[in-house]
Amino acid sequence: FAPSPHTTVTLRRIQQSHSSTILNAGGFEWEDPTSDEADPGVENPFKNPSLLKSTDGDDSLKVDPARLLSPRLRGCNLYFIGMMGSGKSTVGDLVARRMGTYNFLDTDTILERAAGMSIPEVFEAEGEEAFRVAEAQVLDSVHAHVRIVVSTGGGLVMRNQNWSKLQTGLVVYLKVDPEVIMKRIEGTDRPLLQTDNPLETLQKLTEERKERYEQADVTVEIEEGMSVEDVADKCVRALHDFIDDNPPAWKQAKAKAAADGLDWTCPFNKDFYAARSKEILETIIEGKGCSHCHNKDVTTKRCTGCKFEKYCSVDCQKADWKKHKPTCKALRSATKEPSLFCRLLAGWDLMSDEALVKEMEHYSDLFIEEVVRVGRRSRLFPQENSINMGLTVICAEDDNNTVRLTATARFGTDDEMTADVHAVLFKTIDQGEEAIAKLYPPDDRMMMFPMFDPPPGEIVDDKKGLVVKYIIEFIDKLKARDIQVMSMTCGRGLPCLVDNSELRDRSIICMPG
Ligand SMILES: Nc1ncnc2c1ncn2[C@@H]1O[C@H](COP(=O)(O)OP(=O)(O)O)[C@@H](O)[C@H]1O
Ligand SMILES: O=C(O)C1=C[C@@H](OP(=O)(O)O)[C@@H](O)[C@H](O)C1
Repeated sequence: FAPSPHTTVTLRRIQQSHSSTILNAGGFEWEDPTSDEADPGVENPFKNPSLLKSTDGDDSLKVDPARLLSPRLRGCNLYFIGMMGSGKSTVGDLVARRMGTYNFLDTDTILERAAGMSIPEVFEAEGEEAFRVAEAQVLDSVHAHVRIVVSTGGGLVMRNQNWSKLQTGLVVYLKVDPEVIMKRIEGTDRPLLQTDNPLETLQKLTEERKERYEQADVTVEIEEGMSVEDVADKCVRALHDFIDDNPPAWKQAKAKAAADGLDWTCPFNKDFYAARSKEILETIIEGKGCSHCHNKDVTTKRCTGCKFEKYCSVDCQKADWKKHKPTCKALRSATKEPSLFCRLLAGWDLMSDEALVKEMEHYSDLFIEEVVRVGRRSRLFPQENSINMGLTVICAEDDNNTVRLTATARFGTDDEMTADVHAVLFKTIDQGEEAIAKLYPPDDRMMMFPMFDPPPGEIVDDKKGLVVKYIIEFIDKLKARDIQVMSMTCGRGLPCLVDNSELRDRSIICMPG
């Protein structure tokens, strides 16, 4: 889309802004999303109408508030949901064009092009189930992109695997009475309405889907007589308000720190973590008991290789060697004296679910409900068919040590499972970030590390591509959400992933776990 002539100085200022870069310990540059320069600094134009005025002194030039949505959304996708005929395609397209830097996509249109048939023809030839499968595939291919406005088919939200994918963007529900919709689409060929009483069918479907639709981030109620432009205006305004009400956690923390006269650059330190969860930290670091038989009432000796893993006997050490070998190697290559960072990673298995849950309570109730649940469920997956994926929040750091909080979940190779885990992790990021921000104002170095921990042993060749695909998809989504991704840790699967050029292209370095 060509930029509209309404682009004024406000926007030029945004385009010119340079993000500050910091050379981190890994030795490459990364953008600091919390720096003043990187912040587009665009406010809600409905609360500050002067933003809508041209700064060229020409009163006839007005800035479209939709244009100011783009910098505020920073790549985050918009998904329009609602009943057929609610206006998702018409309004979504208009909103995207007005935003200027977003593209519009319609899942039905993509499906029709891919199938070489119209939607009614697909229903006719293949049936609804086949249509739903294809629809989910379309969403799969679409949702990894950024800067898009997507109009979804009316029934798409009903599948959990689809719904969770929408959570990586903002979901806008166009709420229109069935009677109003009926007037719009009466006589069209929408397959689900080919019944004796289409209005009744529409009402019934609306009732069935209502609960899901109403979970949208933004609900836009549409009265009869509102034009497409009116609806688009209402959506834009509701989105600006939503962004106001849900600022990034770091922004809140920064403002709070400034208001309290706090030094915002104060570093995280391990006392913070230790004070909160001494017991757990001790379990991880001291790792009471034998790493193999887990017997606690024994004296142990550390593995001389990594100086981390502990065994009560040579027999236990030998029995554990096959499992421990890759970790041992990674620990040794990481540093002569394994840092807390490495120990925490390697010590992950020492944590019981109960301890994990207790720890996570500080961060996210959701974690307990969902990550642990998903984690448990995922244990049913055969080992070679799954990979652990986690997010790590650096919550304490000094020169030698890094203390981190990791939320992890295993995901299988089926799409439903992956979508579930992605959605849960994203929710966890939000809640974790929020909770941490409340406890401690983030400084420049607070960051999220996606962590991928392939199962012990080599990942079989034909799964490597898949693993890399998941990782890349996830990283792209994190970046679209403004989350700093500067490196990832790969546990035992490091050797098979570290050379992947696609990861290197994304400036991702792998750290041994
Ligand atoms: N606010 C509106 N007022 C009147 N007609 C509308 C409005 N929004 C959409 N329409 C019309 O309703 C029909 C269905 O809209 P569409 O965008 O295709 O809905 P969906 O994508 O949700 O199925 C189209 O003919 C469209 O022009
Ligand atoms: O509500 C539904 O189940 C459907 C809505 C349609 O999309 P629109 O909502 O874009 O019309 C289309 O995907 C298909 O006919 C099924």
